Amino acid sequence: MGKRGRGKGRHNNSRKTQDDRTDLLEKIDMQNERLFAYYKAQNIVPEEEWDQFVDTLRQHLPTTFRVAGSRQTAQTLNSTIKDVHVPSLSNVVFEGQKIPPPVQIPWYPDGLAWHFNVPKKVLRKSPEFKKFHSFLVFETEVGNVSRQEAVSMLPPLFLEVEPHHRVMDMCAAPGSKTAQILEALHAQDTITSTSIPSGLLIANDSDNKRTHLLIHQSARLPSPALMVTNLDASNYPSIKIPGTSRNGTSRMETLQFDRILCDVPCSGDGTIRKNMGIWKSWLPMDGNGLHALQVRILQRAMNILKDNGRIVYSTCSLNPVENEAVIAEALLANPAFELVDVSDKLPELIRRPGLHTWRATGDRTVATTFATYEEFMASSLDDIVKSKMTEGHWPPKDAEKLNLDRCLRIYPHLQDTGGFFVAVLQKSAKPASASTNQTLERKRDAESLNDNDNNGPESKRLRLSELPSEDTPTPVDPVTSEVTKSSEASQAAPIAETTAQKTQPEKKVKDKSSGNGGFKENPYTFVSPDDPTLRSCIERLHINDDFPSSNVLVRNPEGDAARSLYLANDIVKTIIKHNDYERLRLTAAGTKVFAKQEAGKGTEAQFRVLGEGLPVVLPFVDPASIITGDVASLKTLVQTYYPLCSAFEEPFRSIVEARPTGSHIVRFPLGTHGEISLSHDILLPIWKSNVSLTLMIDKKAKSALSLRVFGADITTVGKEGQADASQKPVDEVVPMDQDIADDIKNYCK
Ligand SMILES: C[S@@+](CC[C@H](N)C(=O)[O-])C[C@H]1O[C@@H](n2cnc3c(N)ncnc32)[C@H](O)[C@@H]1O
Repeated sequence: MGKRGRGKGRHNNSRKTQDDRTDLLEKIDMQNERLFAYYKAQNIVPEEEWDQFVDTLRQHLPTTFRVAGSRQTAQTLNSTIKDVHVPSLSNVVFEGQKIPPPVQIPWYPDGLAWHFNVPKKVLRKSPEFKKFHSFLVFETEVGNVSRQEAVSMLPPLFLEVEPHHRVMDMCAAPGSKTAQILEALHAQDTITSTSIPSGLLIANDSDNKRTHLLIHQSARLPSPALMVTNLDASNYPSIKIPGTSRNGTSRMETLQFDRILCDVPCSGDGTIRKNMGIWKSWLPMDGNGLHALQVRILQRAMNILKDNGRIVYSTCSLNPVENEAVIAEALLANPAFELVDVSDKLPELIRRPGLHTWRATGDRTVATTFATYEEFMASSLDDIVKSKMTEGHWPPKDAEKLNLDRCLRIYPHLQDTGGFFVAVLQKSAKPASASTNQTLERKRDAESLNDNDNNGPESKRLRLSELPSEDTPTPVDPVTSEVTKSSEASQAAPIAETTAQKTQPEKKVKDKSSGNGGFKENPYTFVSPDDPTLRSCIERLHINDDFPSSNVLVRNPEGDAARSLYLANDIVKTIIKHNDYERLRLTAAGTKVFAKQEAGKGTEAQFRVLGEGLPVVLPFVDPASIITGDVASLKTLVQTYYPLCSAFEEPFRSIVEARPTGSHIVRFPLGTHGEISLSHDILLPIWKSNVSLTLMIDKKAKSALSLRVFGADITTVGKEGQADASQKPVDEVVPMDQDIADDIKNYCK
C-alpha cells in the first residue's frame, strides 16, 4: 500500500483526495509564460499544432494499465477483460450520457495495455464500472495488473530483452519498468510455474528508501534472476565474474551487460497533466541542472555495455537539454555507439523525430534563449548564470551527423498521453570508422573549447576522462580464484572507490546515497546443499534432485537457515560469490522460496513453501505428492482462516487427514465444477496442523483469487472491507512512476 489512505476513514479520505484533485485541476492556473516561451523557442511542434498541444497539457490524463505477468498469465487475464468486462461496460449510460468502455492501446504488443477516461463519479456510482474497478484494484494489488502511464511502458519495449540477457536498470525505482523487464526475462514461464532464466536483472536506485519500494514491486513477479542494488548509477562499480582468457587461463572479468535501461532522473515536465504543481514551478534550470548527471549516468552505462549491446535512454521531460543534448554529448565521447533507427517498431505509436537544433538558456525569465554556447557566453547575462551552463547544453556543431532525429519524442496531443523521450543506442563491435573518426575530432574540438579559461569554471565541466573505464580485465589467481591485490589496485575509479569504502564504510556510504544513511543490510550467504533444514524442505515437499539446492541462500553472515531461504540463478550466485555485498550495496537477491513456520506448543518448527516461492519450486515437485482439491474445498479455504479437516467433503477430507502436519501443495484442476469454471489449474500452498488446514497466501492474493474464481471477495477480510476497497481509486493502489507527485518533486528534480 502506498503512503496514502490507511486505517479508519480511509474510504472517506480517498474520496476526499479525488475531490481535492478535481478541485485542484479546476483551480490551478494552468499558465506558465516561461514554459510556453521556452518550448515555443524549441519549435517542438509546428505552429499550427501549438494550441492543441497546450490544450492537451491542461486536460486530465486518462487512466492506463497493463496486464502484467508472464505471457500465458497475462493472456488469460486479458481475455477476461476483453470477453467479460468490456462487453458489460459497453452500454453504460450515466446521467444520460453514454460512457465509453476501456479500449486497448493500439501500439502495445498483444493488446495487453488499456486506456479509459471515465469521470470518478462514474467509477463510484455505475454498478458495472464499480465492479470493473474492484477487479482492477485487486488484480493490481497482487501484481497481475500494472497501473502505469502509457508512455512509461515504452522503454522496456525498445530494450527487447530476452531470457538469457544480462540487464541493468540503472535508475529503477519505483519499478514499473523493472517489472516489465522481469516479465521479458520470464517470457518462458507458464501459468503455474516460473522458469529459472539464465539471464540477470540488476535493478539499481541511488535512493535507499526507494530501493525498498522496488523490492516490494518486484515481489509481484518473484525471480531468481533479480538483484537490487543501492548505488549512484553515474559511478556504478565494476562487477567481477570469473572468465577465461584467450590462452585458456582463468581470470576475473568485468561483467558486461546486453541491455541497459537509463530511465534517468529528470525535470518531469512531460508529466504536467498529472503533476499540476509543475505549472507553477517550472524553470529552465530544472533541466539545466540535471544535464551533467544524466550524461554521467549514460556514460557509465556505455562503459559497462557489451559489444552489440543496447541502451535505452528515456525521460519524462520534453526538454532537449535533458534529451538530445545528453545523447549528443555521450555519442561524441563514445564513437562506438550510434542511435538505432526504430521507425519500423511499434508502427501504431505516433512519434516525432528528435531535434537537431534547440535553444538553451540560463535566463530564468526565458526572455532570451540562445542558439549556441558562444552566443550565450557573449550575452550580457550574469557571470554566475554563465558559470552554471556548459557547451554540452547546446547542440554540437554538426548535430545531423549524430542522427538525433532517430530519437523519439512523444507529445501529449498525439495520442492523449504524457510527454516522453526515448533514444535507443547500440554499441557496434567494429573499430571506429571514418565517420566516427570525424566524431572524435568533434569531441576534441569540444574538449579544446572546454579548455578555454573563459568558458566557465573547471568544476562545472563534465570531465569525461574521469569516468570509470572497463578496459582492463583483472587477472585471477588460478588456485584461489581470487583477484590479486595488485591487479585490484590497477582498476581505475571503481576500485579506488571500493578501497575508500572499505576503510571508511559509514562515511563514504552516507556521501553516496543522497542522505539516506549507512548501508545496514545483511549479507546473502549460500547454504550447503546438505544443510539439514534445506534437506528437510526438499524431502517433505518431494522435491527432486534437479532442484538447484546449491543456489539456496540465507540472509545472515553465518549461513544459518534461521528464517527464510532464497533461491538464486547461476549468474546471481556467481556475482554474490565474487563481489563484496557492501561495495555493491546489495539490497535484495533472488527470490524467497521457503520460510519458517512456528508450530504449536511442543511441536518442532518446520519450513513451508511460500505462495510466491511455489511457482519456482513447482517444476521440481513430484506430481504424485500434490493433493487434488475440488472447488468446494477451495471455497472453504478461501472463506475461513483455519477450517477443520472435518469441514471438508470427501475425498479431499480423507486425503488431507492422512497427510502429516506441515507444508503441502494442492492442485485445483481446470474445468467446470457446477457454476464455477476454472480456465486453468490453480496450485496453492497449504499448511496442515493437527486438525485444521490453512491456505498459505497473503490476504490480498486471497481476495484477488476469490474475485477471479467466485466473482466476489468472499474472504473474511473482503467481506468486512470490500466496500472500502472497491471505492478506493485505482490510482491509489500502487505507486506509479508518473503518478506520485512526490516522485517528481523529491526524486526527479
Ligand atoms: C524517473 S525515476 C525512475 C522511474 C523508474 N525507472 C520506473 O519506471 O519506475 C528516476 C529514479 O532515479 C533515481 N536516481 C536519482 N539519481 C540517481 C543516481 N545518481 N543513480 C541512480 N539512481 C538515481 C531516483 O531515486 C528515481 O527513483
